[in-house]
Order: sequence, then C-alpha cells, then structure tokens
Amino acid sequence: MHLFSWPSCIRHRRNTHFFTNCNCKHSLFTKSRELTIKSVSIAGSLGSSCITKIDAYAIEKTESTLRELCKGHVPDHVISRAEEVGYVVPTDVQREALPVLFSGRDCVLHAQTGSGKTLAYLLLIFSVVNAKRSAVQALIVVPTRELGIQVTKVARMLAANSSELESDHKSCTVMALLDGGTLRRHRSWLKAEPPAIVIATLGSLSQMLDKLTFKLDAMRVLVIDEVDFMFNSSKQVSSLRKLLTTYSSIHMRQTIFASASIPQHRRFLYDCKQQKWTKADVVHVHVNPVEPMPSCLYHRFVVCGKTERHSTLLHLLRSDAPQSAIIFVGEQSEKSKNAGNPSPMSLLVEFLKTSHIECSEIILLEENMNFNERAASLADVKLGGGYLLVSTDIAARGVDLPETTHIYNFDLPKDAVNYLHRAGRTGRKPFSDGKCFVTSIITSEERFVLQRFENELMFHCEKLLL
Ligand SMILES: Nc1ncnc2c1ncn2[C@@H]1O[C@H](COP(=O)(O)OP(=O)(O)OP(=O)(O)O)[C@@H](O)[C@H]1O
Repeated sequence: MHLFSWPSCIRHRRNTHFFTNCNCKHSLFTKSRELTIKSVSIAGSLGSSCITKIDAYAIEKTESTLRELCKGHVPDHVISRAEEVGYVVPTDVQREALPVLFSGRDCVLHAQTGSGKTLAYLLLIFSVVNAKRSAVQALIVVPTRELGIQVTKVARMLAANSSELESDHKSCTVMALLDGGTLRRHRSWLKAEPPAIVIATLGSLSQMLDKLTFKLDAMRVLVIDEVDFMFNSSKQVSSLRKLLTTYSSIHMRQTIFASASIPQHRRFLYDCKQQKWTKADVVHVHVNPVEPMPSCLYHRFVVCGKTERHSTLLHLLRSDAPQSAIIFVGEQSEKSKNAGNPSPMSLLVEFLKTSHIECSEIILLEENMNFNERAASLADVKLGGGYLLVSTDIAARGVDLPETTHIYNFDLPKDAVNYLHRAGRTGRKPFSDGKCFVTSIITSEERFVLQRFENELMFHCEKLLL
C-alpha cells in the first residue's frame, strides 16, 4: 500500500471518508468503498489554500480486464467481439457494476456521462439470454429513437459472430422497436421468431403491449436507460409505471435503471422499493458521487448582448476551430411558431453557412424533423470527418459521438440536469486525457443561472474575454 502524503489539512481517515481540520468545512470523499482512490476532489466551499485536486493514485488496485470480470458469465465470443472494438479495460462503472449485475441483483447504475453504462448492462444481458430460445428475454427501454439506434448498434455488434470458428454459434437476434418505425413488420417478426433482445422506445412498446402482440412472460432482464428522464417526462411516465408493475413482475425479472443524473437519488431508491419498480435489495452503484461530470471537461462562459449571440458564437468557432462540435439551441416557443417565425435553429444554421466557417459539415437535428431526417442527420455525423451538429436537447441524452471536443450552449439549458447531459456529449473517451470544452454564451442577466448550475453540479466555469 503506497499512500502518498496527504495535504496537511487532512487529519485522519475513518473507513472511506476523510475529515479535515480546516475551518472551510469541506470534506473529502473517496470514490468507492474499496479504498480505491483514482481521483478525488474536495467538495464544498474551499479555502484557497486547500484547492487541490488530489491526483490519481490507485491503492492496491490491480487493473482487471473485461474478460476477467466477465469470465464464467458472458459467452466467450461476445467478449472477443468487445475486445475487437477496443473494449479491453473496464471503465469504473463496469468494474463496480458487473459483479453486482452478474449476482442477479436489481441495480441502479448512476455514473457520469460517457462512462460506459451501456456496455455494462449489455454484457449482463448477454450473460443471461439463451440465443437458442425463441422468446424475448431482455428488454431495453430508451427515451429517444436516436439513443435506441445507438444501443441497437452496440448490441448487434456484440451479438455478431466474430469469426468462422463461431459460425456454428447461433447469435442473438436484436430488434429495434422505435418510434417512427412501421410496427407491422415488427408484429410479423415477433410472431414468427421472437428476438432474444428488444430495444424499444416507450411509445412503440406500449402500442405492441396494449395490442398483446408483444409477450414479456419470458423476459429476464428489463433495462430502463436515462431513467430520471423517463420518470420526469409526463408523456411516458404512466406507460413506464404500467410496464414496471403490470406487464411484468419484479420477481420474474432483473431490473436495471441507468442514468448519469438521478436527482434526489435517495428518494428515488425509496420509491423504487415502495412502488415495487425493483426488489427491496436493489443496489445503487454510484460511481464518483462528488464529480457529477467528467474531470476532462473545461467549462467557460462568454457574456454578450442579446443581439450579439451569433457574432459571439462565430468568434468562438473561429478561435477554437473545433473539428467536431455540437451547438445546443433552445426550442422554438409555441408563440413564435404560431407567429410563423423561422426557428432559431434555422436562423443560426443559415448564419453559419453564410459565414464560411472552417467546418466541413453543418448538420441539423431537431424535434420537428421527421424520424428519417433525424436518422439521416445522425448518420451524416457518424460518417466520419468533422461535423458541426446544431441541435436542440434531443441530442443531449445518451447520443454517443466520441469525436466531439467542443460543446456550445448557444442558449442556456433549462436546468442543471440538462447542462450535465449536454456537457456529457463530449469527454466520451473513457481512457483519454484529452481536454474537452463546454462554452456557454450568456447575457449578464443569465450569469446567476449559470452560477446556480455551478453550485448544483460542483464545477467551476471560467469567464472568457473575447
Ligand atoms: N470498456 C471500455 N473501453 C473503451 N471504451 C469504452 C468502454 N466502455 C464504453 N466505452 C466507450 O465509451 C463511450 C461512452 O459509452 P456509453 O455510451 O456506454 O456511456 P454512458 O455511460 O451510457 O453515457 P451516457 O450517460 O451519456 O448515456 C462510448 O463511445 C463507448 O464506445
């Protein structure tokens, strides 16, 4: 055990909490209970002498590999597929969650954006489903079609036969049942040869369940991704409760909730047990509770007048010269729509296109596009090369574009949770220490809003002078 010398203000350690004798009332939390200290930061109001970020030290941590973690649980060909695409070393949430998941316990995966929660629950699913069984055995529910397309892609990649050696192996079938799809084809597929794994948006799933064309009696794993969003969006919450308590029972399934943000998580865990959304012994795997956002993110803000937002953004794009960036724009108000005004998105894209910025591709993604246009937009982004994605918050949850290095809040998000998820669209390379930038363009009246986000999410936002 090689403990390095803690700052003098650290008085002593009890279990996994550190107490200080500073009068600035802050305390230091380790990241997890195995005394593994990867990087901890001092939370709370800090006296200047103590602002130190204690650098990464692993105490007694022998790095395990994904293959070792999954041994005896996940079929070898699935692990080989994961290794082929670079998933060799587990991320923190995978290292902490997989042993709990393989034990069969219900689990709430609560870890930063881009930390690998998707792979964690997919590996669990592949350890449970039997490809030879013709029945839906695992169901993953997602809030948006875009996230559903992405999770389906990873699931199908893991399910594919990696080489001829496994050609006798029947690979798991994966169905995407997403809003905007023609459910007729899905109905015949479900009747003929039910897939082992289904990824669904709640709207499409509810339609199929209500029409009894979708049977859950063989379901062994139910995953609700972006769970806080699902419970908070009024359109979906009644269907979600029905799915959790009527269409299936907690005793017949392993339930997994995943999100990077679970506001008032103690209350949520209490509700999970009370409402019988999960079993009473559900495990809350909370990785890095003192840093809700990845430490590689560098937060900045620029103050400008209401009419200077476009020119300020243009200045930032020219000085940052990002190869791949996402610009988040607020949704158009109903009043503005009814007045027949052009959307802020289209005005901004028009401005950027006529400003000849050095960026190959300006791509638009917003709610009032139809599903095929939305899928085409994201497909354009994934084709490689640089991109400038201009989007509303539809791209804020779960969308995985690892090449993104810059996020611009052209309009501030409506709350801290949305700030966290927008910011989380960058910094998505788990083992890279590359810096990623989150820049907000605000008026002086909005400064207090951003300050509130800083307090809630415990981060510091640097003022940028152009
Ligand atoms: N073990 C791993 N090794 C290397 N890369 C990984 C590993 N696990 C996941 N990744 C990559 O990390 C990125 C983020 O993974 P993922 O989308 O699962 O994160 P997440 O926690 O679900 O994020 P969000 O909360 O934003 O949905 C993806 O590009 C994924 O390919």
